[in-house]
Amino acid sequence: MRVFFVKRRSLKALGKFEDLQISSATLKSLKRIGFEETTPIQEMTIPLSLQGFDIIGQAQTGTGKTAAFGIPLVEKVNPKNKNIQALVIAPTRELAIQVSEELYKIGYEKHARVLAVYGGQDISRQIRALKKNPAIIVGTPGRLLDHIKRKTIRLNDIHTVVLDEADEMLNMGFIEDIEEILSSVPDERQTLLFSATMPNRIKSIGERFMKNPQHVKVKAKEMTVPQIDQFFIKVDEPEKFDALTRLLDYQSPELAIVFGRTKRRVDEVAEALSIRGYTAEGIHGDLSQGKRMSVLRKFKEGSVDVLVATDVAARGLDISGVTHVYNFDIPQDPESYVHRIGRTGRAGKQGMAITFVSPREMGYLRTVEETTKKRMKRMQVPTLAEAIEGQQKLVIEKVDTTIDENDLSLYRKASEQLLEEHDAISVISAMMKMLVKEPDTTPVKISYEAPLPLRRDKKNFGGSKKGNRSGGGGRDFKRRNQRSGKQQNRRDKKR
Ligand SMILES: Nc1ncnc2c1ncn2[C@@H]1O[C@H](COP(=O)(O)OP(=O)(O)OP(=O)(O)O)[C@@H](O)[C@H]1O
Ligand SMILES: [Mg+2]
Repeated sequence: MRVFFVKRRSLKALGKFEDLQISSATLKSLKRIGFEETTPIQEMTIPLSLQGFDIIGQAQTGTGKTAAFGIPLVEKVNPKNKNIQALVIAPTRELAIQVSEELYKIGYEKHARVLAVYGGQDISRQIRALKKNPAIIVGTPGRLLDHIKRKTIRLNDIHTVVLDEADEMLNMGFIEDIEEILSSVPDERQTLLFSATMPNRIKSIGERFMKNPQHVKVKAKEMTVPQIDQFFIKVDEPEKFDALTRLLDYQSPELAIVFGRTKRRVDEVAEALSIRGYTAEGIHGDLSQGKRMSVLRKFKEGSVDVLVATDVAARGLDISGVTHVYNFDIPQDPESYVHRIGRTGRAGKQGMAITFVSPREMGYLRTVEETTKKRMKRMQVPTLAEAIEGQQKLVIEKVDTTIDENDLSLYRKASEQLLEEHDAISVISAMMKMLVKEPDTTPVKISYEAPLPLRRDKKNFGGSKKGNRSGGGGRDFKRRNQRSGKQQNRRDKKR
C-alpha cells in the first residue's frame, strides 16, 4: 500500500481542475457550481481514481471529499449504458440526499442520472424511479439491501462503489449490511472509502474489501480544521441548559447545532429552547422522514436557527451558515466529536465549537484532545450581564443596517416628538429594552442524564501536549471496540 501525504491545512487550493484530465462537460458543471480550484483531497485523489485505483481518502471535515469521489465517478459513467454503474453508500438518509444532489450537479452536463434511495420514503416510488435507468445510486444500507433483495436494483454493471463516511459504514452497526451489499457487486470493481476519520482498526476492515488500496491522507497538524475555535465549559449536568441559553444570547449564532446524547435529550432541549423563545427544532431517528426533512429544510432556510440533534446529524451534512456547534453532551468517541464540530468551519469559513463537560467527564475531553491533537480552551458560562450585552450588540447591528438600508423619513416626526419629551439616551434605552430579547427564565423540564462512566485511566491530565497518545484513550477504545454487536445496535437506535 502506498501512502500519499499532502501537507495542507484546509481548503487552500492546490491546482486547477483543468489539469486533471477531466472532460470539458464536467469542467463546465464545476464552473456552474462555482468550484474554481481543487482542494487538496481533490487534487490528490481524482487522478488516482481516474486511473482505477482503490482509494482510502482521508481529509478534514468540510474540505470537499464529496467532489473528490464524485468527479471521477461521474467521469466514468457512460450515459448510454442503461444500467446502474456506480453505488455510493452513506450512513444517514439526509446525507444520501445531499450527496445525490451534489453528484447531480457534477454530472449535470454529462447527463449522468443520479438517484437517492433511503428508508422512510415510499418504496414503490423508488422502484418507479429506478426504472428510469439511473447511472449512479446513492443510498443508505438498509434500503439498498431491500432493493437488492427485491431485485429492483441490479448490480451487475457496477464498476465503482464508494463508502462515504467509510469508518462509520465499516463500524459494527453497519458492517454486516455493507458486507452483504458488497457481496452482490462484481469483484472487478473500484472501491473508494472516504472520511475525515479513519481509525486503524477500521481501516484494516476496509482493506479487506479492496485491492492494492492507495491511502491518501491530507496531512494536517490537527485532525480538525484550524478555522474552528474550540472551547469547553466545565458545567454540572443540571446547569447545562441555562448555560446553553446564556451562550446563545451572548454569541447570537447565525445558525447553531446543539448535539445531545439521546433522542429524549434532543426532544427536551428543543422543546425547552422553544419555550424560552428561541426558534429551535429537534432532529433524530425516531421522527418521520417527512418531519426530518422539513426540520432540516427550515434550518437551511434560517426559519429555525437552532437545530438540536443526535449524532444522526453529525456526519457529512453541509449546511452553510452554521457558525456554532454546541456539544450539550460530550460525545463518547473522539471521532464523533470531530464530525460533530465539523458541521461548522466548512469550505474555509470560520466556526466555533463549545463542548459542555461535567467534572467527571474530563477524561473524555482529554481523550478527544489526544486524538485530534488540539487543545480546547476553557470558557466560562457568560454572565447575565454579558448575555444582555450580546443581545444589545445584535440590536445595534440591526439598527445600523436599518439606518443604512431604509428610508426612515416616515418615522422622523414621531421621533422628534419623543425627543422633545425625553432625553435621547432615555428614548434609545427604552427602545433597546423593547428590542432586546431579555433572558427568559420560564421553567423547563430537562431530565437528568447521567454523565458518561468515569474513565479508569486518567493519564495525560496535566498540560503537556506531548501526552502518550495511546494512554488512557487507547485502552478505553479497546474496551469500547469490544462491545457486542447488540450493544452497538442499541447505540445506533438511540440516535
Ligand atoms: N473545489 C472546491 N471549491 C470550492 N468549494 C468547494 C470545492 N469542493 C467542495 N467545496 C464545497 O465545500 C463544502 C464542503 O464539501 P464536502 O461536503 O464535500 O466536505 P467533506 O470533506 O465531505 O466534509 P465531511 O467530512 O464533513 O463530510 C461544500 O459546500 C462544497 O460545495
Ligand atoms: Mg463528506
